[in-house]
Amino acid sequence: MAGSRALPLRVLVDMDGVLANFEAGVLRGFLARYPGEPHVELEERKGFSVREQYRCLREDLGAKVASVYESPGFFLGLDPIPGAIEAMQEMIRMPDTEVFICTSPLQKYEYCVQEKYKWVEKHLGPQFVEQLILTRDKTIVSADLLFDDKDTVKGVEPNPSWEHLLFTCCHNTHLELQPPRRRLLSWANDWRAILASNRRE
Ligand SMILES: Cc1cn([C@H]2C[C@H](O)[C@@H](COP(=O)(O)O)O2)c(=O)[nH]c1=O
Ligand SMILES: [Mg+2]
Repeated sequence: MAGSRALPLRVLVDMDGVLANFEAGVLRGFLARYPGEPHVELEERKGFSVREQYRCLREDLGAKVASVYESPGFFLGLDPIPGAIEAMQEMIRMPDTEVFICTSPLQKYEYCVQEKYKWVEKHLGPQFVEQLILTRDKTIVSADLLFDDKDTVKGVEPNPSWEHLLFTCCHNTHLELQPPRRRLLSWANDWRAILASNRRE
């Protein structure tokens, strides 16, 4: 339509499992701290909670795996997910696009909160720190899209404004999504087409 203008598309990108490789960091830390203890290979991960899966393996392993991701240095030391940094740098430069990182801190937040800020500064630069949202409830954040590896993102708002794109991670690969739910398999896949499909005039 003549004179119409695209509204900015607001995109939320989750951090653990989407930008930062939480699962690989947990396994690496667990093997280093508890060599010889049973562990869960990434191919065997099922369900969002790594703590719960380790607890099912053996009761005491739940607390042991939690001690890994609750340790100082854990979140800052996470490797980026392949392609994530490049995708974020491209996305933030796209016209009519607002990009925010939306991440939930641990309940035991002592190191996690500060290290999430530091991770963003280290890998994406200080300007991206301005885009960081920390919340335990993503449903109250208003946006068009949310890329998140958690299969069910729930909170106080029953009808969040965003479409949840499930970002594929080892713990959710076995899930079959019911239409119209969509996945992004990796940052090598066509995230640009997903953004384009959600733009409104
Ligand atoms: C037990 C458990 C916890 N987490 C944590 C790690 C993060 O603090 C949040 C998820 O953060 P996101 O940026 O919203 O992805 O929960 C986890 O990811 N997996 C676990 O098993
Ligand atoms: Mg996540």
